[in-house]
Amino acid sequence: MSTTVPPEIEEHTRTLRALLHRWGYAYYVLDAPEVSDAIYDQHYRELVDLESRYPELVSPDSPTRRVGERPASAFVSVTHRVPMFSLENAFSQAELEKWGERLLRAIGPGLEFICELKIDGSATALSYEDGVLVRGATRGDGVEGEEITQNLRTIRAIPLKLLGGEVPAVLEVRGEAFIPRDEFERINQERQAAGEKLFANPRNACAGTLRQLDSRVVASRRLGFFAYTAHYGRAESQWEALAELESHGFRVNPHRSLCRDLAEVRTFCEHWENHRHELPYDTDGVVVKVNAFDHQREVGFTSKFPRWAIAFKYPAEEKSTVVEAIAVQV
Ligand SMILES: CC(C)(CNC(=O)c1ccc(Oc2ccccc2)cc1)c1ccc2c(N)nc(N)nc2n1
Repeated sequence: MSTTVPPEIEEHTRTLRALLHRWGYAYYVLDAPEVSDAIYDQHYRELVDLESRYPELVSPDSPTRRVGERPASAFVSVTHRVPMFSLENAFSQAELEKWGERLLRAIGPGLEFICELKIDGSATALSYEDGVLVRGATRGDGVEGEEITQNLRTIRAIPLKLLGGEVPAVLEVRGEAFIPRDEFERINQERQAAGEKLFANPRNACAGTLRQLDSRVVASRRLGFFAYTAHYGRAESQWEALAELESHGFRVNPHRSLCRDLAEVRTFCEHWENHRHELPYDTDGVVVKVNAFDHQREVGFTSKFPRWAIAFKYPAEEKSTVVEAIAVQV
């Protein structure tokens, strides 16, 4: 029996949804809560109650639809609308300079670089149609990935609906899902108490969590997400594309820099090689890209990598294990 929804209830539900979207964005994307958790929860419960009384009010982008009802049986393979390329690696400043000089010869004096942190998590693809999240997937082999939409919907920093006036009909977003170090420690304590195998590091914990078939397990863990690529947006440079992603409600890593030359790139890399442990999440390097999209198109791709981007990897750290420490004491 279809209950017609009284107009004032429909209006109130729309208001509640808009408020919860805004409060969720302020809390999970801007790290700047606008209301107390108690106020948020009270309005959330009111929306859940209204949606249960009037099921025709529920929409896929409702904040109450972040956790899937039932576990998936297995993951489906999906083909990315835009392939996800890997990055060439530079293991020293000398290698980075060689890459940069080659680009300088190819493009000339107008060349600008952008430096972004390389977050140590799981590369992720998000597809939006008319501003609504319709699919999320792992990177897989770059051409095909596993469809993990239900799991990604539980990550509060991933918008279920794009903010901003003008949304493109299709927006393909790439970014890194990750687990902050303190949340990694908490999960491992939980697993230790349950007699389960521990995760070796936050990256493994993130990949393992995203492969969970039951999205309630994913929802119980505090995963983050930083967007770093937008396809079919209006931007003409990577710097603008990151600002466009922020305008649509994505969290974009704030530690990024526009660099006029390789000296500024080197300064950025050296700074974060020394200060990365002050961040609450693991990073394993810096991604340096040619900023202007027409310059990127000018140099193009090899079969595996874009020629206009490179990952400067930090030297592996001397992780002193307990055995080494005991050996030293003896
Ligand atoms: C540069 C790119 C490889 C993304 N870009 C792409 O995947 C990509 C893919 C098709 C493109 O254009 C095509 C479109 C259609 C067909 C072929 C190419 C352009 C960029 C990349 C990879 C990993 C990154 C990472 N871990 N952290 C940050 N901060 N940035 C990163 N950036």
